Amino acid sequence: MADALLEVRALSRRFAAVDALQDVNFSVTPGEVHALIGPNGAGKTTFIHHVSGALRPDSGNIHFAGRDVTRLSMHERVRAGMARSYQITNVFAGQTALDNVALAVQGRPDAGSSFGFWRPVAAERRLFDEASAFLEQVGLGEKAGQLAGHLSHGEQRALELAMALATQPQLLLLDEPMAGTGPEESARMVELIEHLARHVTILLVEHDMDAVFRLADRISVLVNGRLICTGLPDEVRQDAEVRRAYLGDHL
Ligand SMILES: Nc1ncnc2c1ncn2[C@@H]1O[C@H](COP(=O)(O)OP(=O)(O)OP(=O)(O)O)[C@@H](O)[C@H]1O
Repeated sequence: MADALLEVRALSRRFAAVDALQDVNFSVTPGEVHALIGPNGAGKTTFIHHVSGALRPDSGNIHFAGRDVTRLSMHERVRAGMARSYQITNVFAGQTALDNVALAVQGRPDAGSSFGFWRPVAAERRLFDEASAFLEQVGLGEKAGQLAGHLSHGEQRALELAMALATQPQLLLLDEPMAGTGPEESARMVELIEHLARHVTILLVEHDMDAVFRLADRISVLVNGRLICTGLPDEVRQDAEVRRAYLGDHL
């Protein structure tokens, strides 16, 4: 197996009386879609918060692209090549779709100086051309001029993905991308993630098991803060403990 892009070792985190994560060992290899599943309250979001840098662990460490990032801020992790899309859509509603993505492109270290009075026109054009290309990639090319707040929920989720892609991540953290979407929007989102997976490694947290089993190369199962299984989709589907703790209700 290739060297891991993300390697989480012995990660533990306690909130008051709750052991939200207990000695979790987890890895994502380059090029894969690795889904993290488990019942409500299992610790999935807490785990993603630790990977993205929103929370610090009580113990354990996180290596990303060969570097110990355990103590790095979210911002530093984005710069190191991680991008995250959130459970709740996180776009600037009063800006156009294109401006939202342009801001994300512009936040990248290689994107040059900030928006400003003296920014050369050519640089500005490059910025918006690049932002347009990311919108096209998520199927929102024709919505570039619309205010983000006027897009449908599914379109806003796609916009958020374009913003994540604009940071040119090595690893995309997707926290319940299907949440709140109807069947048609979900189907579109699955296709979109399939398309993105050709270009970027993905860690996916999702409750929609049809989507998970369609998208994932490997699946890990978290129950009560403990990782009880990691394997290929068929292995996970057959695992007796997984069926008992979670999948039994979903299959
Ligand atoms: N900031 C916090 N303070 C106290 N307890 C917390 C905090 N964040 C999470 N928890 C607890 O940690 C456990 C794991 O929660 P978490 O939200 O990570 O689960 P989850 O698997 O993402 O659930 P869901 O699928 O419902 O989103 C739960 O018992 C939750 O109540």
